[in-house]
Amino acid sequence: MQREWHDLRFPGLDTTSMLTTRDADEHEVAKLGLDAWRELPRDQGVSWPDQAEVDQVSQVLSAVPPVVAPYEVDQLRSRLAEVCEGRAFLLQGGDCAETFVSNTEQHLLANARTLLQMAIVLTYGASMPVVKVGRVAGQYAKPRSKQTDALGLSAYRGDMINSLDATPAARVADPQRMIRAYANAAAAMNMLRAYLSGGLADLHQVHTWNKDFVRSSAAGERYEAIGREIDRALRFMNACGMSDADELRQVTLYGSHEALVLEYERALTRVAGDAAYDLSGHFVWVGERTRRMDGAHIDFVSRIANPIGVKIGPSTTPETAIELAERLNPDNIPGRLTMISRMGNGRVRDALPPIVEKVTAAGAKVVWQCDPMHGNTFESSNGYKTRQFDRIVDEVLGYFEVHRGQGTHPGGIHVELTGEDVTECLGGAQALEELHLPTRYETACDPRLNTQQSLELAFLVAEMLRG
Ligand SMILES: O=C[C@H](O)[C@H](O)COP(=O)(O)O
Ligand SMILES: C=C(OP(=O)(O)O)C(=O)O
Repeated sequence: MQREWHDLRFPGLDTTSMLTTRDADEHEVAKLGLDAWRELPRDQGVSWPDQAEVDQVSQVLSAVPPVVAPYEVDQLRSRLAEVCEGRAFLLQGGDCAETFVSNTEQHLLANARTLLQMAIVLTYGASMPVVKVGRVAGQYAKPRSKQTDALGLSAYRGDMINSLDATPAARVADPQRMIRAYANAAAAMNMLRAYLSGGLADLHQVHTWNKDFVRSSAAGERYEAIGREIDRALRFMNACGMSDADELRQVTLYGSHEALVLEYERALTRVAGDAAYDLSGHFVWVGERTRRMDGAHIDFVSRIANPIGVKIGPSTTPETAIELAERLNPDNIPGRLTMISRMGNGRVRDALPPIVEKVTAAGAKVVWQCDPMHGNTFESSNGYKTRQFDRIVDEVLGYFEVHRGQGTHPGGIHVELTGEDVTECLGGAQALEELHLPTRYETACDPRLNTQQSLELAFLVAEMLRG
C-alpha cells in the first residue's frame, strides 16, 4: 500500500496517512462502504452516454490533489458545532449554478465581497461570530424538475454535466466536464484562499468591499455607517496597541456544493486515518429532490466525515427528519448535520414547527438553517423564473418566529446571491419589477439576489438575530 506524502503538516491531521481511495486497500474502502451507493436507487441520475469514459475520468480524479484539505473540513465541523450550540451563525451563499465561463477572478471576488459585507452586517448587528460558507468551487451540477426545457431540449444540468447552449449536442452529458469542474473548483478555491488571507478580507478594507453601484443605496449607506464604526473601533484598538490580530486581517471562506454527481464526489474522496473525506469541498449537501432515505445520495454522504446538509421541503414529516438525523449523524456530533429548511413563505409557519419540535425532543443535534429561495420560485408573466424579495424576507421571518417559539437557535441562512448588479429577483429597495427582469438576467439556473438585495436581507436578519 503506497502512502502519499504532503510537505505541509496541519494540526490535528497526520498527513502521512492520507491515502487516495485508489491507494487505500480495497478492504478499507469496503469497510467504509464508499461504493455502496452504486447499487442503490438514484434520483436525478445522469445519462452518461459512455460508462467506460466515466470510469476513466473517475480514475483521473481519484489521483488528483484534492480541492480542500481534511483539517479544513474538521475545522468547519467544529465551527458548525458552535452554530449548533447557539453561539454562532451560519451564512451560506453564492451562485445557484456556477459556470465555467463565469469562474473569473472578478466574479469570485464580487461574490466573496458580498458575503463579507453580509457577514460584517451580521457580526456587527448581532454581536455573533459568523461562519462563512460559499456556494462556490464545485456548485456545477443542478437537479431539474423536468427532463426537457421549454425548447424540448434535454435540460441543462450544470456545467459539470452538459452545456447551457441551446443545441441537442450541447445537452448531451459529457464526463470530461467533471475534470473541467474539478480544475475550475481547484482554481477558485486556491484564489479565494490566497485573497482572503492576503488582504482582501482585512477589516481595514471594509469600505472597499462596497461596490459603487451599492454605495449610494439605502443598504449601501447603512453599510458605510457600520464601516465608519469599525474604523473607529480599529483606531481605538490601534491606540491600545492591539491591532495585529490575524482575525482582523483574514477570513476563512469554506466551499460548498450539492453532492449530486456521485461519480465526481466519490472520485474526490480520500481516506485519512479511519475516515473518508469528500475533498471536493468542505461542506456538501443533499437536495430536496435526492434525499430519499433508501437512495444513493443519502447513503454516500452518510459515509463521509464532512459536515453535511440536507434540504427539507414542506412535504417532510417530523418522522422523516428524525430518521435523516439518525441516519446522517448516528453519533450525534454537533456540527455534523445541517437541516436546511426550504418551505416557502406560505408554509414555513405550519410545516417547520412540528419538525423542529420532534427533532429537538429526540435529542438530535442539528444546525437549523433557512433557505428562503427554493420554496419561493415562480414564473413571471413575462416568462422569467424569479423570486419576490418580500416573500424571501417573509420566509426568514417565519423561520425566526418558529425557532423563537420553540426555543431553538435559528442557526443560519442559505441564499442564492451574486456580487453583480443583476435583475433576477423582484422587489427590494430598488423595487425591481417584472419589466426590469430582462435587463440583467444572467443566472444559468435560478434567480439570485443582487448585492443590494443581499445586503438588505443581511440587515433584516441582523435585526431578527438581535431581537
Ligand atoms: O436550484 C434548484 C434546482 O436545480 C432548480 O430549482 C430546478 O429548477 P427547474 O424547476 O427549473 O428544473
Ligand atoms: C437544488 C437546490 O435546492 P433544493 O434541493 O432545495 O431544491 C439548490 O440549493 O441548488
